[in-house]
Amino acid sequence: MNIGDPPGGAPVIELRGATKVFRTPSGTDHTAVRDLDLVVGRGEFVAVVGPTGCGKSTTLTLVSGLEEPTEGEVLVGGRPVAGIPPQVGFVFQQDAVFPWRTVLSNVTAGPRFRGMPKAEARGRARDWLRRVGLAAFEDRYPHQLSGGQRKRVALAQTFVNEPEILLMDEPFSALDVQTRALMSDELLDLWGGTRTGPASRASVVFVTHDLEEAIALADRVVVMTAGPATVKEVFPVPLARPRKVESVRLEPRFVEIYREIWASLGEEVRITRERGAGRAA
Ligand SMILES: Nc1ncnc2c1ncn2[C@@H]1O[C@H](COP(=O)(O)OP(=O)(O)OP(=O)(O)O)[C@@H](O)[C@H]1O
Repeated sequence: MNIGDPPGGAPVIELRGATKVFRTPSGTDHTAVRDLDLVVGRGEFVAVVGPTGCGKSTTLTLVSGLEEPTEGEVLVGGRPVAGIPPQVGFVFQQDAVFPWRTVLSNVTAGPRFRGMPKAEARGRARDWLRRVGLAAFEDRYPHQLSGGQRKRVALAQTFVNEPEILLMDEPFSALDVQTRALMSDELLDLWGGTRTGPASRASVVFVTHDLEEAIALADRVVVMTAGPATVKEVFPVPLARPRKVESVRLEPRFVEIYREIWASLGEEVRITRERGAGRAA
């Protein structure tokens, strides 16, 4: 197995032999993640791909502290995770916006919750709304926005807290293809330090079903096995930054990397499909 050490520096996230067994409602044990080793370095963007239901989301819940490993260790900043670490930000497929609050109030909520004075929190929130192109929408309510705009609110809501670690679980999968590409560029721009400075770059773990999205965004792509998930292989993505997802996809090197990773991932997808067919028979 290739653990795939991050380039330089102490790891920000480290899973050592992490295993997660769930007790199902019928009382049997279900192993979602098995003996998983993964290391993410400071400022690194790691994408995790794997067949459906293999255990990708469970891996994120272990890093987030929402679940504890049954065996093994999960370290954030060199320490075992205990509860939800304050330096972690999340973006999920479902929008985590408060429907009864305006856009500005939604983005102000995090810093206020962390004890920032109101005027300062509003100032920061406005700054992030400007960065995501929603300055003119601060008085709107979430239902008055498009799906892409709501996702921008979610990004502003997350980045305003200046997370050191960003956990993203298929954040753009509910969006149409064009909006999805725009949001990927937006994310790279926000993360990449073109607006915030490289020192504040977060370490990202981005779970996706979409291998193209994974390659376009990440420094490394982690391929998971068919469930229970463990790391099968880790592939570096040696494509220059800054990247624009629509153009990077057309580069010959991108296509080569895609083929190489698909040879590994496709096998796990096939195993998962065959298991499903077996069950249905
Ligand atoms: N709380 C739970 N109790 C019991 N089983 C669970 C629980 N959470 C997840 N599982 C099971 O663990 C396995 C892995 O689930 P997980 O959501 O991590 O997969 P995934 O790779 O993220 O799936 P998808 O790609 O479909 O989003 C699945 O078989 C799921 O049914």
